[in-house]
Amino acid sequence: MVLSKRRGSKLRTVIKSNRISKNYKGFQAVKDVSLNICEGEIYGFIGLNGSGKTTTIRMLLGMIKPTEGTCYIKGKKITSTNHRIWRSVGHIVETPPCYPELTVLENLTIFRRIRLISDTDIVPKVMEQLHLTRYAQKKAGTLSLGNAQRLGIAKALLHSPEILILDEPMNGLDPSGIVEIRKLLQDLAFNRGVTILMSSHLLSEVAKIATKIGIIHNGRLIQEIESIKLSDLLNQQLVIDTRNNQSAISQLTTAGYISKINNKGLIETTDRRAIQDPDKISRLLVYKGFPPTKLTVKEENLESHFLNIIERGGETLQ
Ligand SMILES: Nc1ncnc2c1ncn2[C@@H]1O[C@H](COP(=O)(O)OP(=O)(O)OP(=O)(O)O)[C@@H](O)[C@H]1O
Repeated sequence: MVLSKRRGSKLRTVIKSNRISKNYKGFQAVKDVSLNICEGEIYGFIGLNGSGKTTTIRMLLGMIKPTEGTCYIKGKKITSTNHRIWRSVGHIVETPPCYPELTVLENLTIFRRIRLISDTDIVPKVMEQLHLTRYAQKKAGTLSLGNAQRLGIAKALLHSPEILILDEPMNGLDPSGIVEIRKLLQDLAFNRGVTILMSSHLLSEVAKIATKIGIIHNGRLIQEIESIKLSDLLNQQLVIDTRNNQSAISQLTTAGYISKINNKGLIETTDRRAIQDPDKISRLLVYKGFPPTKLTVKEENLESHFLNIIERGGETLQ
């Protein structure tokens, strides 16, 4: 169980990139990206279109060679000859490839054989896990995008890998499909110790599932956030409304709470004492004759945090 390992002092790094860069004919798609992803971690890799997620993932999977830097899986350097590494890795990159004229069952059977897996029960088991059983006889080329994505994930899971590297695994899934895949990935990471690197545009999904988040912008890894520290990092505000906000704000200022009137005419404060104890603010305003008609703590979400740091040009990590 990874949860118990997590309490231990040091977890093993299983996916690592050491200052990798990729140039395409003078265009630098990825610049100096260092990742250290530990066992059992779900690393959410987020960035705008063209920010370098897929290029980084392709380098980690040995599909393209970094112009500079080195990638490692379980401590082993990724080279064109080191094939053993891939026994422990399952992956999907962009739209997962399949044989479009063959059925879902035939596709998975072929991939099982390619992986030299003798256990024939694994295909029905993985189809069941990914809710693909009823599509077993359907040609893969006729699947909806969401079901093609499930087929890709099923293929990636066939050999029970210790590491999953998934480029946009939620792509094309409907809301219930997203929840299913989230639960599946969480089960794999938390109960079976699988290490997951997943890129996604769905920031709220990443915030729900990832144990660590990396933000890539213009090819650079500009911020890494431990999920448990996410709420400390996201800005919070206490928003207050009274029948006389100008007078109420003077009372707050006199009491030492720095506040302002926002563009909706409401009082806003980022004072941590106020955010942590809104009841105290309420009591103060009632006592001064301006009882609040609204008192809410608003938290910035990952999406607005992401857009804020992108707008500021990003705080470079390295
Ligand atoms: N083979 C290539 N030749 C030239 N430029 C490329 C090549 N592959 C990617 N790029 C460029 O590198 C940059 C990063 O692309 P990449 O696909 O890694 O971004 P991404 O973050 O995965 O984007 P998206 O979310 O849209 O998939 C883009 O500007 C892209 O056009």
